Amino acid sequence: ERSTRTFDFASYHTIDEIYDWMDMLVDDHPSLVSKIQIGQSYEKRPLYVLKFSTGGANRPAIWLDTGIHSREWITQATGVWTANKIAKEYGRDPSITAILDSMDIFFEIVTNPDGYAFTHSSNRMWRKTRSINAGSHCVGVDPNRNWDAGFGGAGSSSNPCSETYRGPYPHSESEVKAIVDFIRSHGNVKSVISIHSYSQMLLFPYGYKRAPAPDHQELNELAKKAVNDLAAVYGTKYTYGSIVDTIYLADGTTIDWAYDNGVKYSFTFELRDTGRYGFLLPSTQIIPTATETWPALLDIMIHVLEH
Ligand SMILES: CS(=N)(=N)C[C@@H](Cc1ccccc1)C(=O)O
Ligand SMILES: [Zn+2]
Repeated sequence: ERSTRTFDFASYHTIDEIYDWMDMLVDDHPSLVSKIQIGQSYEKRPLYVLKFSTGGANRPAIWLDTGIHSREWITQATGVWTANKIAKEYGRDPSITAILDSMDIFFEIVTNPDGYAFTHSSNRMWRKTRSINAGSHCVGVDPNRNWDAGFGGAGSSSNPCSETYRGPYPHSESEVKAIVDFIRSHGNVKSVISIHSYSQMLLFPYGYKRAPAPDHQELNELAKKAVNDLAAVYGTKYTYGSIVDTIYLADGTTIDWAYDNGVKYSFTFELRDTGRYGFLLPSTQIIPTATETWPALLDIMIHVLEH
């Protein structure tokens, strides 16, 4: 019967193939992995989150998301590989075993399902949600400008036709609101890692203001260690720092909202590459990208465990 052992991690997959794989992962690791639904998309697709837990009740948790920008296909593919790695290595790798013996991991792989389906059916370069904007013929909101963190500033657009359209109000997008509600109701999330592509960067707050975060020093040191361990695998070079210092002013973003809501260890990865292929990264780079990112993710999760 089909199992995760026959799944092709070296190819890009449709939303249905990924959702089927999620059920295989749960079937293959019934005492560790479960699938929860945190809401539904604008077009009524389920928003599934994989929960990795070895017990307890409401343990300290780490939130991971990929694919919030639907065209960043390397991130959903890296998410699938990484979720499988977490399940496979529990009980073998001492780091992930220690992490899961004390904390839970929540992993949303297809965070923008409507956009992802649209990149397969109609427009490979679609980034935003697929919500209808009243009074405009332009569709969608940038789900990485819609969060209630510096919302409506110069690091986003009020134009529905813009790729960085912030939406009519904070958390207007059901895909964003579902995560907000989940993290608020959980109440014990210690880290949010939101994975994007491309640029090869490891970013931390703030994006909506130039002032350094109170925890800038600690986050910067951790980012430095993580990018060094990433580079040690194949030599892939990342830059790192606060969003505004490292890439540009951006408001209403996932990790600024998380940080301002008490989630100290909030990071965004911008995975491969630096522009040669961009969003159209060849599938041959899926496993190398996921493999090099794994030690960096472990560095962050171990730091959370130890602090
Ligand atoms: C190429 S991209 N769209 N992934 C770049 C991404 C940079 C960013 C990440 C996190 C927080 C703020 C800003 C964005 O503009 O949303
Ligand atoms: Zn992105």
